[in-house]
Amino acid sequence: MEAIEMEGLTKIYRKRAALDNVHLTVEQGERFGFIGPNGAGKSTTIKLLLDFIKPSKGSARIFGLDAQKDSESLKRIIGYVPSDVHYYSNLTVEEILMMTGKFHHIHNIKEMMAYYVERFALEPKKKMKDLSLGNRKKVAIVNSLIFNPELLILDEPTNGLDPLMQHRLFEELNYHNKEGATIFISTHNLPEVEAFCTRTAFIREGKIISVEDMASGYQPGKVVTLTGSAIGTEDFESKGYRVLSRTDRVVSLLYKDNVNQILADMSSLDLEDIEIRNQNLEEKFMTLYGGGESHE
Ligand SMILES: Nc1ncnc2c1ncn2[C@@H]1O[C@H](COP(=O)(O)OP(=O)(O)OP(=O)(O)O)[C@@H](O)[C@H]1O
Repeated sequence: MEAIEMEGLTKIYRKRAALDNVHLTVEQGERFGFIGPNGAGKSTTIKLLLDFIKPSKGSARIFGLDAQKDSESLKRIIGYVPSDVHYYSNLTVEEILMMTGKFHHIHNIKEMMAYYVERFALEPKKKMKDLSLGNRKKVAIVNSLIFNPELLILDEPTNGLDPLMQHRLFEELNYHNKEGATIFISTHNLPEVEAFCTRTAFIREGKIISVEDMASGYQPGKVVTLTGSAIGTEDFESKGYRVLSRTDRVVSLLYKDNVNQILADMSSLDLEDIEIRNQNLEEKFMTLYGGGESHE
């Protein structure tokens, strides 16, 4: 079954499309990454899924229900971590979690709360207004996990978290995913997407420009790094290489996944060293978003 189905989802602000005719499906049980530069449309997509804003065109379905018309029912099964956490500032952490317990009829809320307070080192008696950005984020994370949602939508969840808490978050996400929860995670942190997600969509200027299957071996290309005293002016572009960076002695290139061809092309050069490795997600991101050649 599809957890999320976007059909021509479009949001226009002042004649400009923040989201432009997006068709995207996330299957139940997936760990789905959503990546794009600032202003690409990630938060807009999430706000549309949660019915915080209305689409200009198109629609979204979540577990077969309409994201707009059925949003009240959907609130019961979606855990959401906003990018900026603005809960009632005068309530304590404990009061917020108790409210969530009541809304979701969690019979063992005290027990669940004790578990998560310990896991995420929360201070239950503190008021939200007295918490730092990272601590507010942790409250939102716990608030989204505590009722075992069927779908978790996380907007920049690791922003503000220290490395230990980031690790805890992914442990918890793994657990919930194994229990059947679908995870939709929007982030700028590429290594965490690479390590965690089964598929990843890249969005730019409101359009999905690529969806990568991370689970079935992610090998979009080879990065070739050459070291040599006379390679700085060599013409690699005419052979189909993309120059990622270039100095007098070190050139970094991107080429398709064909090691034999790379070795043949480089055999006539006077090299001190050559490294050939798979392109990682960060480099993929940079090439998709136009981070091309740099002359450091
Ligand atoms: N309420 C609004 N009114 C006008 N324009 C808006 C509004 N909300 C978002 N936009 C515009 O829509 C585009 C997409 O914004 P969005 O917040 O979805 O991007 P994002 O990918 O989440 O970015 P970031 O990574 O910086 O959070 C941007 O150009 C933004 O300026």
